Amino acid sequence: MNIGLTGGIATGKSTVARMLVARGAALVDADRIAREIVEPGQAALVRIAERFGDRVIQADGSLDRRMLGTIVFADAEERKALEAITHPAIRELMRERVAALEAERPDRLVVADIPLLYESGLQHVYEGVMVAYVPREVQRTRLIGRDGLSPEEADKRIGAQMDIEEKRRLADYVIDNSGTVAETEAQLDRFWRSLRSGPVTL
Ligand SMILES: CC(C)(COP(=O)(O)OP(=O)(O)OC[C@H]1O[C@@H](n2cnc3c(N)ncnc32)[C@H](O)[C@@H]1O)[C@@H](O)C(=O)NCCC(=O)NCCS
Ligand SMILES: Nc1ncnc2c1ncn2[C@@H]1O[C@H](COP(=O)(O)OP(=O)(O)OP(=O)(O)O)[C@@H](O)[C@H]1O
Repeated sequence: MNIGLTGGIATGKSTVARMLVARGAALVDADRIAREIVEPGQAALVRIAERFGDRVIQADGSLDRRMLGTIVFADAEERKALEAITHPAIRELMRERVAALEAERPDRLVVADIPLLYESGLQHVYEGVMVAYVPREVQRTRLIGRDGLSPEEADKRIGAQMDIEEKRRLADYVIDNSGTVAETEAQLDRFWRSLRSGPVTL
């Protein structure tokens, strides 16, 4: 049994994922896999250095994420080039890990946290899609508060993704994370109960 979990940048995917794990789900996190595949020694890092130059590599050989982020969130062409290098490897590792966790414990829910699930057309790979939703203004405020970005940088990152309202419309299950953490927990309780009381009703 699996679901894809998505949303926009800083709408609360990790927060919701943590709550699902606390209730017994297993998690596969695309952002974490995206970091693994660009560690020093990995093929993707070599290709990134070839495409974007030494300015994105730090003195210790690791990726300068802030610099690469500034480049790719300012220019859709550059972003596409980075995605062409990283996405095939991310997708393959996600697929393998979700399948392994499902095989290990078929009764357990496996959650695939994928920020770009809809943008990448992956909605049909999973049995259902949950969207962590907050309105755009809350998203912007939380993103600036968490990452210390300027309002302009925050808008560029938000603008690089499908509109959160559109994701909410497409979702099988919406978690509104604009209230308190306790209010989000209560929604997760309802979801978890519906899951346990019968077939997945996403
Ligand atoms: C550009 C990079 C180096 C910036 O690193 P940084 O540490 O600042 O951000 P981090 O990786 O933690 O991502 C934060 C959020 O940015 C958003 N984001 C990341 N990549 C993209 C993208 N290509 N398009 C739109 N939004 C993106 C996601 O919402 C993600 O949760 C990094 O995000 C990256 O390598 N992106 C390409 C891989 C990718 O597409 N990852 C997204 C999930 S598969
Ligand atoms: N209900 C809430 N009330 C107040 N703050 C919240 C709430 N949920 C999450 N936050 C805060 O908002 C920020 C974004 O949340 P979170 O990191 O879970 O989002 P995300 O969607 O996983 O982000 P990303 O796309 O960057 O991975 C964090 O600083 C988090 O602590």
